[in-house]
Amino acid sequence: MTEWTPDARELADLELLLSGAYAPLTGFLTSADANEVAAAGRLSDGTPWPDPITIALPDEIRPGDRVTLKDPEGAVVAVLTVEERDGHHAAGPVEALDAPSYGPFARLRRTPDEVRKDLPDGEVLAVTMRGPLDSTTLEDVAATADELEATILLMPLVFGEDGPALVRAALAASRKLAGSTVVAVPLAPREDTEIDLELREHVARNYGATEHYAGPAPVVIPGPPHRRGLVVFFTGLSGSGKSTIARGLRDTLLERGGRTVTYLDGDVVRQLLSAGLTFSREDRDLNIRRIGFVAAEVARHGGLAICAPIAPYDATREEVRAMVEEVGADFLLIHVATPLEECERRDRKGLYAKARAGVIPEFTGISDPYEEPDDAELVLDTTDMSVERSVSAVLNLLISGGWVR
Ligand SMILES: Nc1ncnc2c1ncn2[C@@H]1O[C@H](COP(=O)(O)OS(=O)(=O)O)[C@@H](OP(=O)(O)O)[C@H]1O
Ligand SMILES: Nc1ncnc2c1ncn2[C@@H]1O[C@H](COP(=O)(O)OP(=O)(O)O)[C@@H](O)[C@H]1O
Repeated sequence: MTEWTPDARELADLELLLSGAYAPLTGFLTSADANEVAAAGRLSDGTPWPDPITIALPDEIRPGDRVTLKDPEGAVVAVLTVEERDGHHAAGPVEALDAPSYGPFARLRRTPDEVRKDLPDGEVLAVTMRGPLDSTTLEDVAATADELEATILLMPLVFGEDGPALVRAALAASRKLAGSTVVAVPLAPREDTEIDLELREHVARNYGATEHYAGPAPVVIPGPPHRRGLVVFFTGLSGSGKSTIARGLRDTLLERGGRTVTYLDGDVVRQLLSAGLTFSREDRDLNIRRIGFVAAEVARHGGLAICAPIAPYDATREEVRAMVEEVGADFLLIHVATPLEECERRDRKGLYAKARAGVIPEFTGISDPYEEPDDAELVLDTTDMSVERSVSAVLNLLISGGWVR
């Protein structure tokens, strides 16, 4: 089966197709439907629909193919059965595979079915938000809901980096609007404001809204000033837990707000920034220097970068520390010191078995060195530790040093 990683907008649309928020749509549109939508605002069977929901795929993918759609971190999201090709676009139904993993505020990414089930009978006023509600708008929403005797459903339209800040704004508004509910919906903005509005209305109705209130246009939500740049650099064997803890830390930081976060995932780095590099000492060092360079740039501008490569060599880790400190930022080395036996027992990707069998040469810990750091700010052996405890150990370090409030 072929694999493909759609872009951010397509992934957002995919999530809405899967959750039922785009009902009656169950897949990406055929060219006949997409053309009819563009020309007349309806599907070919006459059902009103405002925007052509399409996906671009490489030309070699043909009708009849089943394509595994993955997010940029490699998690499988869905399978698309291709029914038609038209230029770059492909049409066909999508079906979910694993339970999706959403990152920050995952618990608020509920499906229309789940939300409708919890709503009381009667009118529902959905407020779609791309920015925070100012006090005038809040009063207006409260008055409208009063007049309609409606329950308020706040729908932050989370797409892009401001998503978590927007959810926090919706939660703040919800505390001021009695009986209101918040549901985070990954609806990407459309260029044409009329289409954007209609699409918001469709999605709101699928969530049970009887009335739609379009919140104000986005404004930039400023973070607190005078933050020092910070690089949180995880090192450890494959399977030690680096990525799991790094992702947990990123999500926790985004939920708390107040800091921008860049996560340099090891797999993503090797697919793009370090594409083509091997696992020779030279290439590993180059890989780590590249990660260090990007992280230092993020930190130079006051950002917080999280990196999670193996980074087996002491001297190279020290080089990165120096690069970061040179730009006036701080560097924290977290050694995920889960012993080899435990990593091998986990063997999530089956790589240790292959390394033992000699199929993968130069495998860290088996046939290639890992130099234990002696300068780590924190050492975590995850053998008998929950993921939550590991993440909070790192978070506590960040809080105690004042990098995070
Ligand atoms: N020979 C060899 N040695 C170690 N690891 C290997 C090798 N070949 C492939 N892999 C997979 O690549 C992931 C490690 O990549 P990194 O970029 O983090 O390695 S390094 O820091 O450049 O040494 C590592 O992923 P993680 O399990 O996420 O650490 C492995 O899945
Ligand atoms: N406390 C913990 N912290 C991190 N991972 C843990 C922990 N306990 C068990 N695990 C499991 O160990 C595995 C670590 O894999 P991963 O995070 O990909 O490691 P790495 O990025 O270091 O290769 C995951 O399956 C994770 O669920």
